[in-house]
Amino acid sequence: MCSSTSNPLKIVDVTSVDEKTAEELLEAATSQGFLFIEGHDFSKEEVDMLFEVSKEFFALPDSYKEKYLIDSSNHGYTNYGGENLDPSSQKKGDPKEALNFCCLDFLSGLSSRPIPDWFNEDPARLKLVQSTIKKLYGLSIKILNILALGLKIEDTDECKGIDWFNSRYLASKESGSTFRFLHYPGQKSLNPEAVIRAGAHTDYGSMTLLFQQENQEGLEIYSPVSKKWEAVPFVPANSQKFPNSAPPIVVNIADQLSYWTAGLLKSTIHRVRFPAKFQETDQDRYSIVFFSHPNDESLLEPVPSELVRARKGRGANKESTLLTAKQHLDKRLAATYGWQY
Ligand SMILES: O=C(O)CCC(=O)C(=O)O
Ligand SMILES: [Fe+2]
Repeated sequence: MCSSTSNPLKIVDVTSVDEKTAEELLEAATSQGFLFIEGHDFSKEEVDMLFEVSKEFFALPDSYKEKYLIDSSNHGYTNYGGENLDPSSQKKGDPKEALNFCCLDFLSGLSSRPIPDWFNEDPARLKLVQSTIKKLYGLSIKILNILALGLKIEDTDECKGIDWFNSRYLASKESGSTFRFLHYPGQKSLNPEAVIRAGAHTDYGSMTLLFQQENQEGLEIYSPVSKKWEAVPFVPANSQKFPNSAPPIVVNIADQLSYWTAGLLKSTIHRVRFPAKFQETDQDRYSIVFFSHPNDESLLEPVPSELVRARKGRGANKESTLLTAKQHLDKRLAATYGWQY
């Protein structure tokens, strides 16, 4: 068992898009598949305010939140137990609630689907969500560009290697990208099922960015390196190097980057547990997550890179024909929510 002070993950400074950053990022992405990034442009104040918005939203009556229940585009509110991330080993849904913003336009930071009126009632609240969505999109593209550099993606007739990911991430085109507030209510008495707050799974997009708060830990990865469950700690900001910065953001590689790289980049299995130390304090966990997806029609084909050609497998993609990003997402969502497509 990991103590709360040990950190099995690298912390990579992404201030500069250069060879050194690319090497560090690629090393983390091909080993644990999870890392922290610092040198992002989120301030402490901004992220504190976002968590405040999340807390206030989830404190609204269930009858209000349930007016915006999740739809087949993966947009809306999921009530307690409404999502099962590990249907093969859990009978009940996860003990958590969530609010998804999908069908996102990254020029405006808005969803084309209706969002709870509560956000529209306060312009500052809405503005904060919009600017966060735009910034997370920009940050995910920056990370993809650094990975393109690390993978030495080759120029093709279609685009330059450095733009290979970029060209599949056009801001106004449809994608499965999702901005999500999550709330795991505290629990004093736990039955074995409630110990798992989010069942073991890999993420469906290309990569995920996650904010969490101190004393609300619980995220664990099934490490491809140690082949054991390892706890992801809360890491405070390095205030000397980055004054006023929010803490490092958790980044994980998800299925589509694994497909694109024939499994070189690791879409690592993870889950959220209820650490025993929080049982006494009845501690809730809030996390804020951005699932970054390419445009719907992007094919999950291998990227043109010697590092990828050198691999034999096809990553997590067991299909014999290439899937598009949307086909892959629809399949995964159908299993998670029991939807039919
Ligand atoms: O809340 C967390 O820490 C993890 C959430 C997660 O893994 C997910 O929603 O895919
Ligand atoms: Fe996840």
